Amino acid sequence: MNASTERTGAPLNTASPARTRSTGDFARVNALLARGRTLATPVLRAAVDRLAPPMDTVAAYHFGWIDAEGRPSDADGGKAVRPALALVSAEAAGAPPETGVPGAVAVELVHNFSLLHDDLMDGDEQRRHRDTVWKVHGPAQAILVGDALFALAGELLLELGTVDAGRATRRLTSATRKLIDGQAQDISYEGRVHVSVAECLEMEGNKTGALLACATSIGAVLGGADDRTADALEAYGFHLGLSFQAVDDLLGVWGDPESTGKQTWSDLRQRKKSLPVVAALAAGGTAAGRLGELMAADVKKSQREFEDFDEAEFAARAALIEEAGGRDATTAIAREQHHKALEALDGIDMPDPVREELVALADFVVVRQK
Ligand SMILES: CC(C)=CCC/C(C)=C/CC/C(C)=C/COP(=O)(O)OP(=O)(O)O
Repeated sequence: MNASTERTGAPLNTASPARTRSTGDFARVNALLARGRTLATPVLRAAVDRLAPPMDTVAAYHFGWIDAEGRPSDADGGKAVRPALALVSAEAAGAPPETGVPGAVAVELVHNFSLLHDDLMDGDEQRRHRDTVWKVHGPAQAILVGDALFALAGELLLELGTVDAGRATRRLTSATRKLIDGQAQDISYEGRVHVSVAECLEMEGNKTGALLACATSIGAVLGGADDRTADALEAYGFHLGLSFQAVDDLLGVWGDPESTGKQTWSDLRQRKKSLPVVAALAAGGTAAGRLGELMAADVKKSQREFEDFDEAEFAARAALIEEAGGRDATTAIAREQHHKALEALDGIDMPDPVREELVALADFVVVRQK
């Protein structure tokens, strides 16, 4: 994919920390994402090959290596942001990027486990421009393959058999538990009328921040970093994760399906209490009041009734969210968390080119359109 600056979801914060400045170097981002895919994919494919049929085929479909009929394909397998972060973090610890590969693959496996289950829980029919796994292969396969990817992640790390692999595995299991906590919080919020911005940020820190924090810290640990450096990179990854999720929330309401590969209004269809929604409701005023009334009625409806809404109903909610300031508030949060991520890098000594790579990846996360 191409990192694009054409239509900026959350423009970059110009007031970067002193030592770690934004550069907007998206050619570098594309090279880092491509390197992550090149180094991680063979290990990912070998891991998937360990699965018993038909799970190996189902997983290969999910990763875009085959189509629904089993023919070879090079469909979109995801941006591979987490592998790229893990490899650069290994470099930040002074090691070659290859050192981070098992961590990069383990985190990508956990990420994809969560997507498989999330699509099923949300009833989402489209991901990465294609039908979701549960839609093509059924719910049982989506659950089993998700579980299997999670198990493979632990297996890959523990097979390294080193002390650092043990440290990395602890970070991965702890992040996975937080990811599950976050998902449980997210789903419980769908049925609530009032969710505060603080609750939403806590949920998003668990659901998304923890795994990006794991990608960076696990790459650093496998690169031989001490705990102080790994923790600083973890802080960078965590804030980057919050920024990433804030942008995801913007795309979940206003994203272009051509870019996102998902349905229009994807978060509104699911009644998600995402940041734009909770920030709009918290703002007060006429638009927030009207939105609150609609959402109070929405939570009483069944998902089927809700799915029967026509597009105008979702458009009306999106307009009220925007009018109440939910879009601007979420953009501000994305920028604030991007700033905090760069601040966390200020405390780490690393070669300038590696610092620039981490900055470029952070910049990309804020302006991405998919
Ligand atoms: C336990 C459980 C079911 C948890 C679900 C947690 C969950 C779905 C969190 C959302 C994280 C997120 C922003 C995914 C998109 O990542 P991306 O844009 O990097 O996706 P890509 O790999 O397609 O590029």
